[in-house]
Parts: sequence; structure tokens; C-alpha cells
Amino acid sequence: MSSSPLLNRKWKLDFLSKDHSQRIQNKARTALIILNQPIDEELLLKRLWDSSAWHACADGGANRLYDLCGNEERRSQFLPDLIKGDFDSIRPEVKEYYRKKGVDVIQDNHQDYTDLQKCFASLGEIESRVGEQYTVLISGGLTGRLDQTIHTLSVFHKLRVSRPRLFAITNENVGWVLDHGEHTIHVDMSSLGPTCGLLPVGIDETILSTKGLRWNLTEAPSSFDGLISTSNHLAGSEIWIKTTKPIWWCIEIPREH
Ligand SMILES: Nc1ncnc2c1ncn2[C@@H]1O[C@H](COP(=O)(O)OP(=O)(O)OP(=O)(O)O)[C@@H](O)[C@H]1O
Ligand SMILES: Cc1ncc(C[n+]2csc(CCO)c2C)c(N)n1
Repeated sequence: MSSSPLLNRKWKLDFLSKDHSQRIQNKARTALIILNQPIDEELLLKRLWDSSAWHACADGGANRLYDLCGNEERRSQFLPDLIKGDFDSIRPEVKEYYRKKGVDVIQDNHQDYTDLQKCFASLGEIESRVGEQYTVLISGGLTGRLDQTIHTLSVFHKLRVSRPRLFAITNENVGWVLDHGEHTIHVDMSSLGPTCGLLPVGIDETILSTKGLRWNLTEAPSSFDGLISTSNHLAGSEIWIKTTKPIWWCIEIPREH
């Protein structure tokens, strides 16, 4: 009788590295979706943009990119491949600027899907054409309006099997879903941490075991209604987590980076 092997994933966050050669290692198959949320110039234009080959803005995310670039010279160096949404947030001059520069500017007025989902739909079409899946970096999504934030948590949770390499990056955090199984996470502690969290969202309960944290757990039940490991600390650069159900996991991006 065969049983399915336990999921055992390794994670390395090259896209947050301060080292350019590290950042571009997986560039060819990495996509960036910029949401309408604040993000620092260094983080967005250097680390995330540099790490990705395909760039999209979800509606008002284009305003963020336009404003962060500051002047025409920089703006023309950071042209996205796609701007998509219902266009209730993108400013007219921003839309016109990118349209004139030849960016694919697609209005989709569907009112049952968010601008983030509309960008995923376009990326899915590209992936079908190239026959490969991209790692996806989302700029924003974990802060701001609570309904939008919960939407991000839910989208990631639902995509955990079909699109496991999906990360949300804000000025404060990098976060993603760890599906049931074992995970080994390599962290460059000079650019990430020290705080981290293991968050049982969208599930009744999980059983957690960890190594490499300051407050480790051993076969510990964790639930929204019970124990949640928040404000934990990375104790070293290799973290091991075993979970029986999908959880959200986040690591702090320290302010000076
Ligand atoms: N206040 C906010 N808090 C958190 N996330 C946001 C917020 N505003 C926008 N976003 C994210 O940025 C994306 C683009 O946002 P934008 O402001 O252009 O459109 P929206 O009309 O508010 O969002 P949507 O149409 O997707 O509901 C949204 O899909 C969402 O993921
Ligand atoms: C049950 C239900 N709740 C909310 C919305 C509204 N909504 C969800 S996504 C979206 C698009 C925003 O650009 C809008 C307006 C809906 N359609 N159905």
C-alpha cells in the first residue's frame, strides 16, 4: 500500500537579499504584483523589482510605482508589463503616462474579483503560454484595510497547493503560507528578523513543532481560539517547522532595511 509522502519544503528568500547576485538568481521565473499600499523605495525598486522578470500593478498600485520613481528618468527605467484593475484608483495622468510608454493597460470592471485576482488571472495566461509557473512576490497586502488584508490571507491560503511559491512583502513583514508538512527556512539574519509568527488562520487547529526559534513548540496544538505563536524570535538562520494544517508564517523586515 502506498501512502503520499509528507510535504517537505525548503525556503530561501533570495528576493530580499542585499546582495544583487543573490537577488537575481531566480529572476527569470519570478513575478511581482504591486498593490496599492505603501512600500519603501529601496525595498520595492531595488530588491523586489530586481528579483523579478515580470511586473504588474493592480490598479492604484501604479500610482505607488509612479510616485516612488519621482522623476521621468527613473520612471522610464521601471515600466511595468501590465496595469490591470477596475481603475477606480489609478490617477488619469498615471494611466496616460504608462499607456503612452507602451505598457499593457487593461481595464477589467468585474465587480466579483479584486484587482489582485485580476492580475493573477493575467499571470496565469502567461504561465500557460510559457509552460512554467512563476514565484510571485506581492508588494503590500498585509496592512491597511482589514477586509483587503483578510482577502490576501485567504487568496494565499487557497493557492497554497496550486501556487505554493507566493510571498507578501510589506515594509514590516514578509509572509507566506506553509502547507501541512515540514518546512526548512533559511534566513539571512542580517536583513530579516528577529521577530516572527506562526499564525493558524483559516483552520480549526494545527499541531506545531519547531526548531530554531527562541520559543520552540513540540507537538503543540495551535488555533485562533487557543495558542498563537506571535512575537516569537528567530534563534538562528535555519528554522524548521512541522505543521499538520496550513498556517501563515511571517518574519519581520527590520526598519533600517
Ligand atoms: N486600504 C487598503 N488596504 C489593504 N490593501 C489595499 C488597500 N487598498 C488597496 N489595496 C490592495 O491593492 C489592490 C489595488 O487597490 P486599489 O486601491 O487600486 O483598488 P480597490 O478598488 O481598493 O481594490 P479592489 O478593487 O481590488 O477591491 C487591491 O486589490 C488590494 O489588494
Ligand atoms: C458577496 C460580495 N461581496 C462584495 C462584493 C464586492 N466586490 C468584491 S470584489 C470587488 C471588485 C473590486 O474591484 C467588489 C466590488 C461582491 N461582488 N460580492
